[in-house]
Amino acid sequence: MVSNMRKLLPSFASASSWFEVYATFSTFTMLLRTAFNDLIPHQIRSFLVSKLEAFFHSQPNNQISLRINEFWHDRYNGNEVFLAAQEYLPTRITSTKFTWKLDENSDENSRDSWKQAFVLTFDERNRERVLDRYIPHVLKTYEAMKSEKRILEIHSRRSYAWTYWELSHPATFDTLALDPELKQAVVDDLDRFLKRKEFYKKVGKPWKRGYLLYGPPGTGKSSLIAAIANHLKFDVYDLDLSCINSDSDLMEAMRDISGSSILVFEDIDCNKEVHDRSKPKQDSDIEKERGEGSGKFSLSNLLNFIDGLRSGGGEGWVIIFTTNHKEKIDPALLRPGRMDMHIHLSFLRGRAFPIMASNYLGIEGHHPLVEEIKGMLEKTQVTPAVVGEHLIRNEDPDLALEALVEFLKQQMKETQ
Ligand SMILES: Nc1ncnc2c1ncn2[C@@H]1O[C@H](COP(=O)(O)OP(=O)(O)OP(=O)(O)O)[C@@H](O)[C@H]1O
Repeated sequence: MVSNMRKLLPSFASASSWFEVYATFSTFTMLLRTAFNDLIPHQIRSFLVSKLEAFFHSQPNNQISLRINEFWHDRYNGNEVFLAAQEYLPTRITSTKFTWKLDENSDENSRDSWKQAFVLTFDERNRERVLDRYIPHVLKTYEAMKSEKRILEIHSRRSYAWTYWELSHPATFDTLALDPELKQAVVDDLDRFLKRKEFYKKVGKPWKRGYLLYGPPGTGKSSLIAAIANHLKFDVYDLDLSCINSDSDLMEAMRDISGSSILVFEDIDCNKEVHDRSKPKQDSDIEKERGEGSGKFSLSNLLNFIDGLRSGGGEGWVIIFTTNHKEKIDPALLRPGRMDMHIHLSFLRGRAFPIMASNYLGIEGHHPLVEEIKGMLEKTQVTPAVVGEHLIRNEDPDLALEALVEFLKQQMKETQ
């Protein structure tokens, strides 16, 4: 990496900032993350600082400026330092040592109108201090604020880049209509995972846990993922494997994911690379699995990735596969260590209905219609999503429940 930097630096003699130069290297996210974790070896940090001196703006009175763009090379690659500064600044009274300014592009017609940056100005004598301590401190404060304020993010990769926004899904384990014992088992497993961070370290295992969520559509797989994220306070990375065209695509997607995250592979059965290999297959499929001459990622590479996830800096990983067809998936993907807990989400059963009655209609405690519906749900196959749709149609709790009773009667007739 350092030798690459040596080669590239001279060609950026007029680049406006350290961060802009930094962004031109494909490894910048790794570097940034490492910087954030205070793990950059001191020699490399000093090297970067000394080599990049030329890229600061010179100002009168020995002041220099550091420009922190909102995005890296395109609008799909957000800069975490910018986000950190944005959250951090309102909490600080203007310092006499450092001046922050938001530099917005006011020309709406310009091609670059989406570009904005924070410009940090400080005495040039503080240059090393800013890079070595101040920026990492801003990032750390931001991380602490995120977990305190529970600003969770959901990142989604539908093409060649991750996009992200705030995870505002309200689902929690209190609002999920699940069988109470299953719910308790999941919560206990998550809490054990959270508590055992040191244990994983001691036995030399990466701090990670895998969950397979399977069941028909509308049974709460996405809601459960949101509840897990809200419980653990982990960000979510949702990777659509149909957009992954090669092993290197897969590696690139993975490289940009930070720890303390939930990595979601939705509808995993939609990818034939992960189908059960016990079925006879063609030579070309075998080649695919080896990742040779294939346009798609290989199962072996996905397995290697999952097995090789390391928890740097004590950060944990939760990997979630969702599927409507568990039977289609290669058992190699599902074994403990990869998918530690298989969670079956199914049709709404009576015991879970009071949670929906409470969420949607505010009904707590005994209600004769709730009791009647509980009994009916034991004899029908209706998803929580369908029940939710019925409950939301009527503001009056009694009318809503009566309408649901009618609907369930109809369902029971049809299935007899
Ligand atoms: N177990 C549940 N408890 C509470 N609400 C639920 C549950 N399952 C589904 N819902 C409601 O139904 C809607 C759809 O659920 P969700 O998207 O979580 O299902 P899913 O299994 O992920 O569906 P799909 O496979 O189609 O993506 C949600 O808005 C949620 O409010």
